[in-house]
Amino acid sequence: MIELRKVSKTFTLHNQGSAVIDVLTDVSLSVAPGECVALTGASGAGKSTLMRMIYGNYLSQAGELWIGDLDLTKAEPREIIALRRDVLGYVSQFLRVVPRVSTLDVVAEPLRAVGVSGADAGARAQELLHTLNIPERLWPLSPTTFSGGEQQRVNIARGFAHPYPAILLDEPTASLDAANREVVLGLIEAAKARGAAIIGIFHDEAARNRVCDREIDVSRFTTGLAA
Ligand SMILES: Nc1ncnc2c1ncn2[C@@H]1O[C@H](COP(=O)(O)OP(=O)(O)OP(=O)(O)O)[C@@H](O)[C@H]1O
Repeated sequence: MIELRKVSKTFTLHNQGSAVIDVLTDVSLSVAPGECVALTGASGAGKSTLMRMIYGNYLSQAGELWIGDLDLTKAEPREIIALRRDVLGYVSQFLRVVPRVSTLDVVAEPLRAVGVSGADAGARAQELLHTLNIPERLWPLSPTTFSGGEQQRVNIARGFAHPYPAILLDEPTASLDAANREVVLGLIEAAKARGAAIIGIFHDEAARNRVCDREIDVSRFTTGLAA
């Protein structure tokens, strides 16, 4: 489902004499449907950079990066937008809040974007908000003023609303209490059981050991940058 063949990324620092930093060289990996793979490696190894490449934020300078039947190294922007709507989900650590949109609509929006009716999308959003212990009185409000943990749970509800075939997770259990951490691990296990291919960064080692089938140490693709 996710396949990288000799993908590389360098950054050129134009404001520092055009210094070139090779962050990732010849990354090859694949993740099958139903599998969860953890990216590991020291701080600065390139985990976030690799996730951003797989999400299509950074273009690989070489190789091929397949998500389903789309090679992101050659894709048009409109194809990447369609991929993110239909195929590739991304749960970042922080919610990017749109002012004045209710929590219920924030969570239901990815479902409406793929053509699910307003009623069905709303029902699924309610179910997820219940599961993630967001009190009902908060559902009509914008999550702008929510606590860090509440915002993260709204973000997770949104990320799991549509059953994406491929999912990227960036620290999905950071800043959650034990009960909510458990809920999130259950959502990840359910996504695997329905066949999602998942790549995640988990500093929470116990969470990683529980939901991940394999670990890939990103420092093996770096040229001596990491500590
Ligand atoms: N936009 C950028 N411009 C220049 N260098 C960058 C850029 N983004 C990342 N880097 C460099 O690439 C390297 C990898 O960074 P990255 O954030 O991917 O590491 P990480 O493994 O996710 O680290 P952490 O666990 O601390 O989040 C670092 O040395 C970083 O300074």
